[in-house]
Amino acid sequence: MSRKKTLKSKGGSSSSPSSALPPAKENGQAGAAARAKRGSSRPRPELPLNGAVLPSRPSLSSSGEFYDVAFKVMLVGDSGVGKTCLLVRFKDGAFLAGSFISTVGIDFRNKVLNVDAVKVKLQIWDTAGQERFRSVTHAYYRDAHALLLLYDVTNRASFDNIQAWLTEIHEYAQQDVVLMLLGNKVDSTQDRVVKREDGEKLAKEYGVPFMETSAKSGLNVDLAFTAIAKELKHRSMKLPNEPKFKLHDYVKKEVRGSGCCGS
Ligand SMILES: Nc1nc2c(ncn2[C@@H]2O[C@H](COP(=O)(O)OP(=O)(O)OP(=O)(O)O)[C@@H](O)[C@H]2O)c(=O)[nH]1
Repeated sequence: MSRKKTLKSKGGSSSSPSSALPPAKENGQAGAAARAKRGSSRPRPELPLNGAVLPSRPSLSSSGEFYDVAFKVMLVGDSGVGKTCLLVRFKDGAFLAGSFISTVGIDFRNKVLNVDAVKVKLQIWDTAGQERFRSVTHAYYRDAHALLLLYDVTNRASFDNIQAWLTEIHEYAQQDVVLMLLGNKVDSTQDRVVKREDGEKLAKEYGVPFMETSAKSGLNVDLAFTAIAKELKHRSMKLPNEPKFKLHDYVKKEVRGSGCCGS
């Protein structure tokens, strides 16, 4: 672990939450930098503290895509569990192989998903897992609509630390934040030290949906984000007579369908 990363920019950032809203470009730092250049210290609010943006007509995202509703999702967990790789797999369909470059501070990427004919924009924040950046990431929790909490199935300590992460989430995040536990790197079957049953048990204990993922193979990556997007969309846009969306049931059913790894 030698170089530092902030997704593609490799620039590094510990910008404040307000400076990160909204993206002027696809990349968080680029947006903040662009605003700084323009001399604007007050970005246009796009994601309010509580609840989603529900524009009366579709809005245009920074990447040129229309969307109806926007949410903020945060990736959290120990350093090296694969948060950046998960995001890159979801956003670009690629795997960041090679030497591990630790995230500095926080960065984000946007992706617009089609959920039941509604265009849902997820603004996904990739946080640094390293302890020294914890105070930076704390500031972002309260704006998050959903959290994906990752551990690495080949790293016992990252699993043992989940409880501490949950305590932190309880302290800093909104009470009704959507939470999901992910056991990543299941492609590394030889190196696995955390059994699926252990992940299932812990998730059950805390009442959170769970699945195992692989940023390398792509297993369950789209599913994790889609499930979150569905839950958030249903919470904010419940139509009359529409049956209640049950995230746990959806995850269970879909994971069973994928033939792998969840509860
Ligand atoms: N085999 C395997 N390796 C993975 C997977 N996901 C990530 N990795 C590797 O694990 C290392 C760490 O991945 P990152 O995505 O940078 O980890 P991170 O959680 O963002 O780490 P921080 O930025 O320090 O918080 C890299 O070398 C990745 O190539 C996976 O699903 N399978």
